[in-house]
Amino acid sequence: METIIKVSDLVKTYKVQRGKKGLKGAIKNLFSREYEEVKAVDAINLEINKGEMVGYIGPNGAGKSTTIKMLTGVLQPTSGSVRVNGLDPFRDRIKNAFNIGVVFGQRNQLLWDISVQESFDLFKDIYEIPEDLYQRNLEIFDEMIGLDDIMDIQVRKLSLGMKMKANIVASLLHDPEVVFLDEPTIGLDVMVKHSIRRFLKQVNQEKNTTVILTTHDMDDIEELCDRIIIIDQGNILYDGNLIGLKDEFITNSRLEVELKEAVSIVELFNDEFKINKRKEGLAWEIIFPNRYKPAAIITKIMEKAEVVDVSIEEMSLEQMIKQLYEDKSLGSDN
Ligand SMILES: Nc1ncnc2c1ncn2[C@@H]1O[C@H](COP(=O)(O)OP(=O)(O)OP(=O)(O)O)[C@@H](O)[C@H]1O
Repeated sequence: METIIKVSDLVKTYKVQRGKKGLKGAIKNLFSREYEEVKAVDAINLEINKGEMVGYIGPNGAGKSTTIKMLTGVLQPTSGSVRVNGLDPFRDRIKNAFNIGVVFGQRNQLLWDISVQESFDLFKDIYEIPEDLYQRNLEIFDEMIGLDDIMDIQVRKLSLGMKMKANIVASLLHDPEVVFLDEPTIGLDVMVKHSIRRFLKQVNQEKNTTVILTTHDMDDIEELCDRIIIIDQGNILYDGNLIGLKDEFITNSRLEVELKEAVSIVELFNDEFKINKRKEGLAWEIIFPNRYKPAAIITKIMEKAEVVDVSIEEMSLEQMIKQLYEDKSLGSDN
C-alpha cells in the first residue's frame, strides 16, 4: 500500500507568556517576560495510506488542530518530520496546497459576496484546474450530493448545511490526494449530516481520496472511519480500527479505588492490568479484563493499603471515549 502521510517524532511546542497578575504584576511584565512552554504535540508517529479514511479525535486542547496545521503547512514543526505525498508541507507550502484540500470547522473559505458558482470558478483559477476536469468534477459532485440548490446563491445567504456542502465541494474541486476536514458535521441537522457523510464516503471510494477528519461526533466515526487515532495531551493513545477499540475496551472493566494514604499498587498486578494513578496516589484507576473478579482485585489491594472507596463500571465505547476525553484515563499516569 502506498503511504501518503508519514509523520516521525513530530513535536510542536508553543511559547506562552506567563503574565504576573495585578498592578504590580502588570508593571513587572513590562520589564521581564517569562515564558512557559506548552507541548501541544509530543513526538507523535503516524503512517497513513492512500485512500484511508481516518478519524483524528481527542478532547479539547489535545493537539488535533496543531497536528492538522503541521500537516497542511500552516505551522512549522518544532522538531520531527512530516511528509505529505512526499512533500514537506511547511517548506513546500505552495506545492502542497495543490495536493490537499482543507475545510477548517465552521470557518468559511468562500468569498461572502459572490455566488457559490463564482466562488468555485475562483478556485478553478487559483488551483489551475483544467476546464474539463473542473466540469467533470462539478458533474460528479452534483450527482453525489446535488449542487442545484447552492450554485446561484450568494455565499453569505447559504444555510449552515449548504455552506458546509459548498466548502467541502470547493476543497475537492482540484482532486486533492488528501482532504483534511475539521468537524465536518458540527451543528448540522441529522439529514444534512447524513448527506455529508454519504458524500464523503462516495468521494473516498470513487476517487480514492485520503480523508483525515477531526470530530466530536461518534456517528461520524462509526459511519465513516476505518481507522481512528486518539490523541490526548499531545500523545497518541490509540491508533487502530473501531472494532479493535471496542474489543479492547468492552472486554475490559474499570475500577476505581480510593486509599486512605498514598501507596503505589502498580506492582500488585501483571501487565494485563492498566493502572492509572489519580490524586497523587490516593486514588487509582484499574482497567482489567472481564475475566478477573473485582472482589479479588480489591482484596489484593486491601492487603497492601486501606481502601476507603471503590467504584466499578463496565465501559461501553461511548463511555470509554467520554472517559478518555474527560479525565485522560487511558495510558496517562497522572
Ligand atoms: N497559538 C497557540 N499558542 C499557544 N498555545 C497554543 C496555541 N494553539 C494551541 N495551543 C495550546 O496547545 C494545546 C493543543 O491545542 P490544539 O488547538 O492543537 O488542540 P485541539 O485538540 O485541536 O483542541 P480543540 O478540540 O479544542 O480544537 C492546547 O494546550 C492549547 O492551549
